[in-house]
Amino acid sequence: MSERAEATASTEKDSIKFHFQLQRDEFSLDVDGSFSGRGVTAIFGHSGCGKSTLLRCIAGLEKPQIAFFQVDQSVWEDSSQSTRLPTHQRPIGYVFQEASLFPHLSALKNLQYGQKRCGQSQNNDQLEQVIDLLGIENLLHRKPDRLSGGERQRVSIARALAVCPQLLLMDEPLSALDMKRKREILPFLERLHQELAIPVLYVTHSPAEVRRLADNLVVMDSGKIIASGKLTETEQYLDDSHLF
Ligand SMILES: Nc1ncnc2c1ncn2[C@@H]1O[C@H](COP(=O)(O)OP(=O)(O)OP(=O)(O)O)[C@@H](O)[C@H]1O
Repeated sequence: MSERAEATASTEKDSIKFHFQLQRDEFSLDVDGSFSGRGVTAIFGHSGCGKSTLLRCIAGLEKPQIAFFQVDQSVWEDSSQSTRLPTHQRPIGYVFQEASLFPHLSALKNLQYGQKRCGQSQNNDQLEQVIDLLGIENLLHRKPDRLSGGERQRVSIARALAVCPQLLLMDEPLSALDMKRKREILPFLERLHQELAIPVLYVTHSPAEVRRLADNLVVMDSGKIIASGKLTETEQYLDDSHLF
């Protein structure tokens, strides 16, 4: 068994459990299942199938009619018990398509803003590790408007990690970048994958990104999950993606 597969198998008991039902005018989300507690799980499906809505439910940014979300033994939301951790108390890092940095703060100050939510004593060591991992040492004193799109996104990922998240949510983090910038940033995402133990939910349209980064795959269609499992067992959905 490969190192990655072993890691996935050994933490299956820690998997992340979810159940959401959300009704909008012309769309309903109805998902029930679990994610691996380790590695990268790609959430894949055509435009409008509900990938971002699922991440927003997990982050507590939506109010589904039915909601259950549990990480390890910790229940973040259970509508049957009226339990609901507000977004700002959920230990998540969230990376969006477009870098969402404070324009008036330097990259370092943006990271320190995230770090304040971390609240652990080894804070600075962890921040240094994140800075090193994303290769942004020489960008720290620049403000966002003096960074390239790829550099800004690397700082955004670092800020998401600076909060010491238990779960990293990435919503098409490369889709606003051109091919050159994508190529520049992918190796850093691979490093994150290899060196961090934080589970990542990674929304994408790109079969190439899934193949390069993911251990597990969740395939969505019309607000439902139509396949889920290890990438090695579900990869055929990437090739058939033009069919649904
Ligand atoms: N705030 C909103 N109010 C009403 N409908 C919405 C809202 N946000 C999204 N929707 C609708 O909900 C559905 C799911 O949207 P969602 O953004 O989750 O899809 P997606 O799979 O992430 O799409 P994409 O890949 O294009 O980003 C779509 O039909 C969309 O039009």
